[in-house]
Amino acid sequence: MFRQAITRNIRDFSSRIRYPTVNSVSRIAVSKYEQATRSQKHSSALAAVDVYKNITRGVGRQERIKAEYPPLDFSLTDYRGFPLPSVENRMSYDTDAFVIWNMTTDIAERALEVVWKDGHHSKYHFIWLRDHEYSHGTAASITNQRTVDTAKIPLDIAAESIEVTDNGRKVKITWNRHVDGVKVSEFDTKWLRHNCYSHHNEIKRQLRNRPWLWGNDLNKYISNVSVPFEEVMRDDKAVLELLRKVKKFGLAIVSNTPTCKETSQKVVERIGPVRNTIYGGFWETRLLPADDKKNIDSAFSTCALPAHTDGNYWQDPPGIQVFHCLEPDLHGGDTLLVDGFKVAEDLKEIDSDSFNFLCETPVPFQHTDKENHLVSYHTVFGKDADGNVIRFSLNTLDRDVMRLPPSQVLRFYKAWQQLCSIVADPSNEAWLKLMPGQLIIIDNKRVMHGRSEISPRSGRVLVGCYLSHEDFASKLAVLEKKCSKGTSQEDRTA
Ligand SMILES: C[N+](C)(C)CCCC[C@H](N)C(=O)O
Ligand SMILES: O=C(O)CCC(=O)C(=O)O
Repeated sequence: MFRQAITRNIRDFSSRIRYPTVNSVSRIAVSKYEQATRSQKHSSALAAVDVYKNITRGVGRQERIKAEYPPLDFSLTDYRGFPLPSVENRMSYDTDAFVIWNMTTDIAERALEVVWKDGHHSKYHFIWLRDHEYSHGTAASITNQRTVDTAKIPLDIAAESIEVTDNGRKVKITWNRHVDGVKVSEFDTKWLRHNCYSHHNEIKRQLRNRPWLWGNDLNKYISNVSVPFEEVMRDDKAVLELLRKVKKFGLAIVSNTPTCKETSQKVVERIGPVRNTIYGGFWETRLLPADDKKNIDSAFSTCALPAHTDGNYWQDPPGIQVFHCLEPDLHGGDTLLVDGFKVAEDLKEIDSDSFNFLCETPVPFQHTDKENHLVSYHTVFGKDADGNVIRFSLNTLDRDVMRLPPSQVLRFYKAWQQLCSIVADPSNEAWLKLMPGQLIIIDNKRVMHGRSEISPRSGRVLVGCYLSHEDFASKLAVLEKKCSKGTSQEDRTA
């Protein structure tokens, strides 16, 4: 059904294009694929891949090289059977991806145009190349810091001559203008390809890094987001796997973690430094008497907590939250998880006006106790320059007094209610009973957590901490490099 519909859809589309080419049709197929995977319509995604393969099948190398859209290889699948567009997953230094096939100069744009042996096109402006020339400075050192004075580079800098050496693996440029006496610069093709800033490469980057959205189906594949404790402690590759899962799903679980605070802390040390806040560093969440000086949040009471992200009253809310239930409550205290990026997609579809409003309107959040009065503003959705949602912030309990311009008040309430009804929609709520041994790592800039009411006599204890997103991303990057040494992974294009 789906398959026929999508094939028809792509055909209709291409018949409306004046000059349907391999490019335009495959571009449509790829965008249908993206749409289908975003909304997780498996059969539509497969159908789009089929169409894509039909278009590109039989197209000779020459034509492929001319193709504007990069040829994608859908032969890999992820664990759910979704085809993955992944030319670069299997690249090594010797693959076509790093070898220059053809080169021309775009005079009007003062840029070098490269066609790579795998068919990918790149454009590098000469000023950009000169700005990133590292062969004469100390920037090749471990810190990667720059030595080029960008302000001195003439805007009309260009190449007097260009030479490809080392079987297409090095580019040597002789400059028409000499900045700081540098006449010739050499670029490694691997570096060039890694840093290609063409539009298709950006699309490929986004495709590769797109998050996996989930709803109440999370339970079905919880084992896919788990990595055993022993492996995490023993092997950097297991930590890498864990962090990749956090990046893709917004959460991961370390299973079989011994149920003690110190061991939980040891797991965290494998990722990065603990963030110290008003709650301390590595904290404990348990039922506290009302007058206990540590009782500064409803988390320390028995009450149910609706899905929320933590720390919105800070300018930089915690990037990662870790918790491990050492002492469960068998009659309550179940964990609720909701994917904020999925909520964004749903709201965009149902009420795009409200979505846009919540992308633009800063909402105040507060935390007040005897020692602290913290206030900060965040839009519910934060976007990158391409319009992708990259941050989600919401806590209905910690919202501060709204003082919007009067003309926006009704619009705000409509948008907020729409948002809250999506967050609380049972199809988006994943409920789990986290048991001792399951240490959960949550991307607090994407995934909300909450809990059901705790039974008053329970001795439930949760230990945990916050980590920064930067430290998480840094660890991931370092492990990606470290664990791929000597294998093809090292050469994945960025
Ligand atoms: C996790 N720990 C118990 C330390 C703090 C809980 C804070 C929850 C709070 N309402 C917020 O959004 O920040
Ligand atoms: O007690 C729980 O399960 C979660 C508590 C919570 O939401 C929090 O600490 O932010």
